[in-house]
Amino acid sequence: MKIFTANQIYKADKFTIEKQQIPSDALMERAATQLFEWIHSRLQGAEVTIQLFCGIGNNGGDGIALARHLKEADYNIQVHVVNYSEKRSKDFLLNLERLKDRKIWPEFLNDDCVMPEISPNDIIVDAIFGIGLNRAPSEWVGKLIEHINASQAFVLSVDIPSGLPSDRMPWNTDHVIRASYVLSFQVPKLVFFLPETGVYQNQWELLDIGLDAEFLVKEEVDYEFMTQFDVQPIYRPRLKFSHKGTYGHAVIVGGGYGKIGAVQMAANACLSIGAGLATTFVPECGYHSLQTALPEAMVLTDAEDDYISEIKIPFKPNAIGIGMGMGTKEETVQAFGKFLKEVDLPLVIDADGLNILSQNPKLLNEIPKLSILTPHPKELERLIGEWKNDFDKLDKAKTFATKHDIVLVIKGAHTITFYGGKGYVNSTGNPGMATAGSGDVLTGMITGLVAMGYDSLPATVLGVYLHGLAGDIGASLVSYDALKATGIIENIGKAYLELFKRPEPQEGKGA
Ligand SMILES: NC(=O)C1=CN([C@@H]2O[C@H](COP(=O)(O)OP(=O)(O)OC[C@H]3O[C@@H](n4cnc5c(N)ncnc54)[C@H](OP(=O)(O)O)[C@@H]3O)[C@@H](O)[C@H]2O)[C@@H](O)CC1
Ligand SMILES: Nc1ncnc2c1ncn2[C@@H]1O[C@H](COP(=O)(O)OP(=O)(O)O)[C@@H](O)[C@H]1O
Ligand SMILES: [K+]
Repeated sequence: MKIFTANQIYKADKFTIEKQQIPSDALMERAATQLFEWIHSRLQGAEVTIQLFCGIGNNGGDGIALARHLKEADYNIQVHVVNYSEKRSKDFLLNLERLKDRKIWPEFLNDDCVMPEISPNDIIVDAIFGIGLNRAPSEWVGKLIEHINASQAFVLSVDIPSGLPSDRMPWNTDHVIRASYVLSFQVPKLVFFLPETGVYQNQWELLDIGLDAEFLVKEEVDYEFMTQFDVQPIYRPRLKFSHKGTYGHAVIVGGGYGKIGAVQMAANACLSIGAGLATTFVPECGYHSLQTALPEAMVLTDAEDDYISEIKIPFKPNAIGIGMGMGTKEETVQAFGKFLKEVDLPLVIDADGLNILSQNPKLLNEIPKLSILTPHPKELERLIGEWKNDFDKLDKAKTFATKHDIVLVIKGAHTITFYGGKGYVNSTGNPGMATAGSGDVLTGMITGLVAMGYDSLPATVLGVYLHGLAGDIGASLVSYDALKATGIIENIGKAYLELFKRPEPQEGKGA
């Protein structure tokens, strides 16, 4: 699913109005109808007070049009116009007139206004600013936003939390609505997925306002949100007359004294995702535990007992995952550098493999093209340097991936995979996955998919998606808190099954 910038949304708007030959307020009316149906299907006429805070642009217009629908269904509403500018939009004014025609008189809030009383039991509709926000809200509007945030009422934001810009950090973090729920139109906004800007909403959902399909299909974007439907086509079914050689031989290189478990989990995940064969390459000390814990895998050992000193693989594997639990001892650094020079297939590099690269930047030029790097935030910082904020981080990551012609995976709540100047935002996963070894599992899964013949980018996007989905299934069985990395591995099979399940019918018409 494409993620549009604000400018692209305006373009989509214009295109739809021209192609469908509809008046400009028709999209606002669709938006308001969808908002109303979402609310009405949940409240079923409940006697709760709904306070609508509406700006004077089209976001405000959506709120005003919604107020009309709510009133017609006999809801108890209070409408406030947040009068932050003289420049009212045409469709806002049109809907204001329609509201007045129905004898509903909004309260106009100006810079000297008394803050309206809000009960914690009220429902707030936040339609102050939408994607048109392009500068800091003035002080009194900021104070009103603080007042709404302090109310403890349920806050439903229209399109985007007011005060949150769609393409940069907020000017003042206190002057952004903390939304309980966001109903966003047609396409998700990138800010929902970044750690610094995603905190302004608890949950979001899309409402279809019928932006023209031709535009949605054709428009090129910088980011995509990878849903079930985007990931499904990547999957390649196993063939009846295939054999284990068809699904590749993966090698997992890593481990050190006390850190053999990382390799074991990666190799286990690699086999669980479907690789035909898996061999581990570990220091001698890992031999017995690996052979015991994971009988499906083969084991090669280094000459050294406790660390890796020379990586020798006596056959040509289809994929290699390297780095987990490997340490950064000088001999290991040398062995890794030599291996990078010798190897002629893309690698999946994780953990200490990444740390060695950060400490020895010259090695960056030795990374085979189309290799996949999977840093968590700290490893990423060591690789690309400090960033000023999430937007700066994305720019730096994209530049780094392009410069080295690699697939770069920024792990997090919404893992983003960069390749070829484009970012793929993952839609699965949960906080239960913030647990030791879950990154090793991901590396094993991606390595397995590469061994099976998937190209680097599809292997990564599919691997990241299934990893998050297996984590979601695991957490649904044992809770977020109790989920362990091995619990993710155990549910890889169910994740495959879930990938092809038809979604449950949604309540209401939205989403
Ligand atoms: N296709 C879709 O998805 C559809 C979207 N729709 C809805 O339209 C919304 C976007 O509406 P919008 O363009 O009118 O902008 P909105 O956010 O209401 O702001 C209003 C104006 O305020 C101004 N301004 C900016 N910052 C300011 C500040 N700090 N303090 C004071 N003023 C400030 C700025 O004007 P400026 O003064 O810069 O000329 C801006 O234009 C969108 O989020 C969705 O809800 C639907 O109606 C239908 C289809
Ligand atoms: N809050 C979260 N929500 C979703 N996924 C998460 C969250 N925290 C961590 N993860 C996922 O768990 C994995 C953690 O990787 P990493 O930090 O490398 O773990 P380790 O080093 O212990 O193996 C990543 O794939 C990341 O996306
Ligand atoms: K809003």
